Amino acid sequence: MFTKGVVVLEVKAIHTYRGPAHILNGVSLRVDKQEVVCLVGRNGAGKTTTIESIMGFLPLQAGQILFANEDLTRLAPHERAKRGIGYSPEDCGVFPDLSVDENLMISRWLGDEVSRRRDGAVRPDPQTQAFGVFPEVQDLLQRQGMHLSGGQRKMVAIARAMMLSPSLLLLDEAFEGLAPVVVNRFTEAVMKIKAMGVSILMAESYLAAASRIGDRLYVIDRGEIIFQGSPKDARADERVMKALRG
Ligand SMILES: Nc1ncnc2c1ncn2[C@@H]1O[C@H](COP(=O)(O)OP(=O)(O)OP(=O)(O)O)[C@@H](O)[C@H]1O
Repeated sequence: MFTKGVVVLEVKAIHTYRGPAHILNGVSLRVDKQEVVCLVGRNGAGKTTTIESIMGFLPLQAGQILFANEDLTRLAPHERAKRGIGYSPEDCGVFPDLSVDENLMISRWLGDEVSRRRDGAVRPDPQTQAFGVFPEVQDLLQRQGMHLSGGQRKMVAIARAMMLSPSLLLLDEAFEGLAPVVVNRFTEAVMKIKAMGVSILMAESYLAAASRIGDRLYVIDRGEIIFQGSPKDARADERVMKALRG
């Protein structure tokens, strides 16, 4: 595992294309141990493309992804997961025909590999971690993915990522479409995950939500990072406010 203050993830000047479209233009960012970092940008700014590049779903044209000082750039997504990167996608990726329990099991198996790689380190009990974050998921175990509400799907997606015993969690728009009261519940969950020693990179469209939760922010606009720093400095930066307003 990592010691506080240590760099967990380093994204170095990545360029990513979707078909012929050059989407990311030299994006660099860093996440430290037990830090919540938010990647803020309007719809279409490049947040999902950044997260999918880190997870290995999109090949890089240039640049590098380092995780715990290991170069992941050429590894397949499942190999990245085995190193301890949990991922909750924007559409949740919950298999509709499988029960919640079966959805969680997939990650538990991968988690065994994560712990084998952490030589000597005791693996936190994945179930305790996942249900510690969202106890509600325990009551949904027999339900099929297709019968979950939007908020429940998001909970299951995050609980599933926690089953991996990750050291880094990538959350793509975890709060999107949630009622305000449920947003508070998710904010609390993110704080619990952080307290478990997990680092978090969150894609978020709204500066207000990112400011409440992020230790540090990066603002992305048209595939370029235009700001990095504290939530307070972001709100005081005219270029940031203009980019986020459009
Ligand atoms: N499959 C695709 N093929 C081509 N272009 C795409 C594809 N998916 C996204 N794009 C384009 O890539 C750019 C970045 O999209 P991306 O999804 O990364 O943005 P985002 O910041 O996550 O926004 P959103 O919140 O809408 O998902 C946008 O211009 C979008 O239109």
